[in-house]
Amino acid sequence: MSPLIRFDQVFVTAHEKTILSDISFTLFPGQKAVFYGKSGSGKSSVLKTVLGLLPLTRGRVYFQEKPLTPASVQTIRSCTAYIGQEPILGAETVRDALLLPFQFKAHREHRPTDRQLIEVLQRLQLPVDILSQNSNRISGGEKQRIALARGLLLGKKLYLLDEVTSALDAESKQAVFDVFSDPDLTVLSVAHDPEWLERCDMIFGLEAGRLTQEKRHENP
Ligand SMILES: Nc1ncnc2c1ncn2[C@@H]1O[C@H](COP(=O)(O)OP(=O)(O)OP(=O)(O)O)[C@@H](O)[C@H]1O
Repeated sequence: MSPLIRFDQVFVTAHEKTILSDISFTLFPGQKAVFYGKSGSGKSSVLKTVLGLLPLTRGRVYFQEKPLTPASVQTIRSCTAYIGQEPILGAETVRDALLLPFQFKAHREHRPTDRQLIEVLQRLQLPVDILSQNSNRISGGEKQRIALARGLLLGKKLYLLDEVTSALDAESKQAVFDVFSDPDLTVLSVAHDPEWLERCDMIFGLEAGRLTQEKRHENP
């Protein structure tokens, strides 16, 4: 099996500040990886680099063993769900937010039914009446789970997750763990939550943009 994502001695500098220094790691399909470290250590920047949002000053990022370039970044974006700390859902109601990507030609034929919307909400421990709520007025943890629900409805296989369990109660957190126990889903995440770290196969410590620790769990 070939790697899904590979960082090879990646350096990122923005506004004359070195954000990532000499980062190398490999993520295979189905693996779950987590970056942890102090605030400002560069964790979110790793996720942004995968999406081509930060330019490399040295090194290479590979997606499916092809170098990530401004031209090829669209490929990785199309199969990735990025769930930031406070996702912008981009529609007035939660229902419209969930259905938003299905307006576009690429997904029109896979528009979910009401039954499928309800199923995905239940899977994530979200109440069904959230569908009619204003998507700006739900909590941060709910927004993240709605963004996750949208990724699942779209059949995304790669998830870039920024602190998705930190705001959750035990039941909602378990629901998120259950979703990502799927061996078909690959995860690159940022987290402090010890329970999340425990469930990942690879744990990377970051300090001032450098990898300081790399730990692997044999069988998550
Ligand atoms: N586009 C940018 N231009 C300049 N500096 C940036 C840029 N993006 C990030 N930084 C800086 O890079 C460092 C790492 O930021 P990053 O958001 O990756 O940290 P983090 O570990 O995710 O922090 P937190 O846990 O607080 O979210 C910070 O000092 C930040 O100010």
